[in-house]
Amino acid sequence: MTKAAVISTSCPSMGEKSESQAGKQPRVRAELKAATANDRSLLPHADDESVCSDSGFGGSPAPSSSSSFEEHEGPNEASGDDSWKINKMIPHSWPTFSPPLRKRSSWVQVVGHAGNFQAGPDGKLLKKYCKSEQQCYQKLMHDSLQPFVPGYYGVTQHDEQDYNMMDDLLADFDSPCIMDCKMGSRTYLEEELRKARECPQPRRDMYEKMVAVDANAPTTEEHAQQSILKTRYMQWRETLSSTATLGFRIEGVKNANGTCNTNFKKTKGKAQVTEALQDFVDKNVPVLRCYQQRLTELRSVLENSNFFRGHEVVGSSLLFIHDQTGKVGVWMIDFGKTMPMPCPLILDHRTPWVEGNREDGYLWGLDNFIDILSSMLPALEE
Ligand SMILES: O=P(O)(O)O[C@H]1[C@H](O)[C@@H](OP(=O)(O)O)[C@H](OP(=O)(O)O)[C@@H](OP(=O)(O)O)[C@H]1O
Ligand SMILES: Nc1ncnc2c1ncn2[C@@H]1O[C@H](COP(=O)(O)OP(=O)(O)O)[C@@H](O)[C@H]1O
Repeated sequence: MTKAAVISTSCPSMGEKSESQAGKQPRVRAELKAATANDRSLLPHADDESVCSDSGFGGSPAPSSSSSFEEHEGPNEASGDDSWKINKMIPHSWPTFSPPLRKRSSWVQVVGHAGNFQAGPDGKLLKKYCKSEQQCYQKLMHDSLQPFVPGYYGVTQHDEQDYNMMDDLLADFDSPCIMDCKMGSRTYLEEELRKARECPQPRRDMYEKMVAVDANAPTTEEHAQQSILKTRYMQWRETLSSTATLGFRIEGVKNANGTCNTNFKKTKGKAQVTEALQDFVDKNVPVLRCYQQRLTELRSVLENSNFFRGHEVVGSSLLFIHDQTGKVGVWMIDFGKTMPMPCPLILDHRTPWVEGNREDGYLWGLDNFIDILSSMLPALEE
């Protein structure tokens, strides 16, 4: 599977192109796991290797990359050993051999659910099975969006748990900087709203997450109940951040030195978002230009994608990755809440959402994202 979305800062306008769920665990909000493709035990290491926290740069211990980001080696593709080949349709048992080692890679989970991922063979990543995500990836492998999503290799099984197997997008990068941005103006499905009305299930953990950010956010009644609906929490998160005003939000960043920041819940205004993006690219103009070009390219592909027009894309992220060698890439990830529209309904992804139209604001958000990156360039180029 080609990872066509990896480019170098000396491309495309400047030259060469290089190749390169919630069942429901707590959110990682920052977890470091070094992918050990040859480690057949595949034990998650969320607890012992956590580097990121909601307290951000200032508040949390931030181990250096050398101490925290161990590099591990993977199985040998060149050996011709094909025991890792996965049937794309049928769940497989986990192989028990230890193939020779091939490449050095490391993996970092910036945000998302703890325990959702495992290292796979040969630069692959395993994400806990989610049927709707599988269906999306299967369709995406035959869509014009294919270069903008991780390669998908079907379902595999380990310890009676099914996983979707995909490319580890970090595999070809060297100590990468990573940013996860959640796209769209709505972060919950219409279906979730309907269910919440029909059978409300207030959650204490949602209340606690809300209070941790703003003790005054819950209503008097919510304080009394010490629990809130997930949709209420999600809507509050949207208005607290830039989701409601810009159609995307920064979820988390991992910097080259190994520090992580997931303290973006209140990053809302254009100025705040711009500042965070400037920090992420470290004011590196070629990197910024590559991201801007890549998003412009993605927009044009999205506007013509059969998959995209026929799906409500909610809670999906763009993963931005660059490193010191000049490699830059952007991919769409997380299709757990991407749902097909009933035929022949389609979405334009820009029309504002009103309940029933299922619009997600994805392209509106991408327009704003591109505008912000474009507006950053002249000042940095001076
Ligand atoms: O980011 P914070 O504020 O912690 O809130 C999270 C995110 O919105 C998750 O969405 P995503 O995975 O898209 O980032 C969502 O998972 P879902 O994807 O299941 O909606 C979590 O719901 P629960 O997992 O139900 O807690 C919710 O608690
Ligand atoms: N294919 C991938 N390659 C590399 N990193 C990934 C990949 N998919 C996910 N990640 C990492 O895991 C994080 C969470 O991914 P996501 O799919 O959103 O999980 P969840 O469904 O648990 O929210 C991302 O922010 C990113 O750091």
